Amino acid sequence: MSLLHACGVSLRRGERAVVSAAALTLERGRVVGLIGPNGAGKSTFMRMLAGLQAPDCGKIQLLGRDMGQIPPAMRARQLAFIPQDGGMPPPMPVRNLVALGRLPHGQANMHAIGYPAVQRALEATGLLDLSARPACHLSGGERARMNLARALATDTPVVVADEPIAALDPAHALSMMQLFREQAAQGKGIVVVLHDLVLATRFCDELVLMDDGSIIRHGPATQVLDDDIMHAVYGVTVRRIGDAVIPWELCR
Ligand SMILES: Nc1ncnc2c1ncn2[C@@H]1O[C@H](COP(=O)(O)OP(=O)(O)OP(=O)(O)O)[C@@H](O)[C@H]1O
Repeated sequence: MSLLHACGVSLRRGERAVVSAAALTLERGRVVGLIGPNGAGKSTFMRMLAGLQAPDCGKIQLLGRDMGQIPPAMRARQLAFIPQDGGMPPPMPVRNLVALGRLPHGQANMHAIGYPAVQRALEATGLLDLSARPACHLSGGERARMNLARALATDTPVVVADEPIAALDPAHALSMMQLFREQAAQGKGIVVVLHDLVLATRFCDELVLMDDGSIIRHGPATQVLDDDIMHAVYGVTVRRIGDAVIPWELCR
């Protein structure tokens, strides 16, 4: 049974088909990268995969069960969603905010602070030194790590992360991608939206390329990111270092 399975998923906004017949399958142990240009429909598709937005049509199953039939509290124990922009957090200490990740498991915040998964999440994201600081005082990159820590603290089999490394410096971006790989090695599944195609190629088992609401390719990075598609979809020419494509020049 797949962790997450979507097929024929579509959503209209007004006259516009924002997502059209999108499909994605996530198996245990896999990191799937969702890529595509701005406005392609990635965040919209991710919100549907996370159960936060019902599609107009199509099927989404989480652990073999129709998403719409899963009570929100149960869904929160099975899938953690990291939004693209978590907004400004409240002025509570970072450790309390990360401990909110235990709420779906019924653990009260003061008790959850000492819970091993919370400590592990703070440590894995390099937030131990910042754990007493008000969350609203964190920088953008620190907030991104805190949002990941809260998701890790929930300890769900599925993590759906929308551009989690967009605000991170190179070292923290690498360690977050490494963390996703480690989570996958423990049998979890990760879907992650990325614009960094080098890291996507290096850390994802599979890439799903979206353009104008449709998934136009999926598979290993070497098959998805050829020169023609980079030209057609992103409007760039590329250089290659090994398997990785480096966006290099705008097409004229
Ligand atoms: N409520 C809405 N009404 C009209 N259009 C919308 C609405 N919500 C989203 N869209 C449009 O749908 C398209 C897809 O948006 P989405 O946020 O899913 O793109 P994305 O691939 O995540 O982009 P980015 O890489 O910039 O984050 C965009 O063109 C957006 O303007």
